[in-house]
Amino acid sequence: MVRIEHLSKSYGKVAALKDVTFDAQDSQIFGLLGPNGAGKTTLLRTLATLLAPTQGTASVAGFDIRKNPEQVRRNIGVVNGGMGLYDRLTGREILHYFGGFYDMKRPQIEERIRVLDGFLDLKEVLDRRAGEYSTGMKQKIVVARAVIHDPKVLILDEATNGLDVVARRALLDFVKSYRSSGKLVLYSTHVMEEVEELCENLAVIDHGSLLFHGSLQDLKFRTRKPRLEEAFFELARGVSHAH
Ligand SMILES: Nc1ncnc2c1ncn2[C@@H]1O[C@H](COP(=O)(O)OP(=O)(O)OP(=O)(O)O)[C@@H](O)[C@H]1O
Repeated sequence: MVRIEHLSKSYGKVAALKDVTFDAQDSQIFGLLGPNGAGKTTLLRTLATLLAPTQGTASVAGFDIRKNPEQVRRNIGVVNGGMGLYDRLTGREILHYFGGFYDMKRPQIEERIRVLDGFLDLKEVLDRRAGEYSTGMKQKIVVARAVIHDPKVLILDEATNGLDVVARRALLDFVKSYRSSGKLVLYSTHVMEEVEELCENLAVIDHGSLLFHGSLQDLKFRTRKPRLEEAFFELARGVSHAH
């Protein structure tokens, strides 16, 4: 489970997050929806302990990002669209390298690779060097790397950007299977169809503020809009009228 409590983050004069509070329970894909510059990446990077909050705090699986950053990192995996693979390493070597960060022993990593192969079909990538991978192959290792330590929370930040339909579908299927194993997936995107397909609950942010937190159904009911895109614009319009 993830809990965000009165979280604010400023970069100098830019207030990227303003007093954001919501929580997300396990066994679901929770959507984080907002236009470019809304503050999604800032929120997720703060949650991943890569950025320090200006005010407020958050917790992952009961561990506070300020007090227990090490435990937070053990409980999350992040896929953020960046690939950053070492060209000369094979997929297997990359996964061993990352497993080592979490103090996993070699047999434990091999066992985990076997499990992940069942979900991600890693055969074509395990014994080839990353320098020879296609984008879809890279994506498989990036995802496997993010969950090598079987984290309770998986964060995806605009993770389908730049993928073709096949690679995109493979990623969405994996995300669904991760949810089925009882985990929480935080799914950040500006693509409304992905939220419609994957998420029951979501948080909508714009200009650093939380506009909505609840179920997709509730959002449509409250805005009286049957489509998420219309519901989103209705929310944003309500805010600009209030100002
Ligand atoms: N390192 C930084 N220094 C200064 N301002 C920043 C920095 N990173 C982000 N910002 C600003 O903070 C705000 C929120 O940005 P953020 O990247 O969190 O939004 P986002 O919702 O992830 O957007 P996108 O969908 O475009 O990635 C924007 O106004 C952005 O310009």
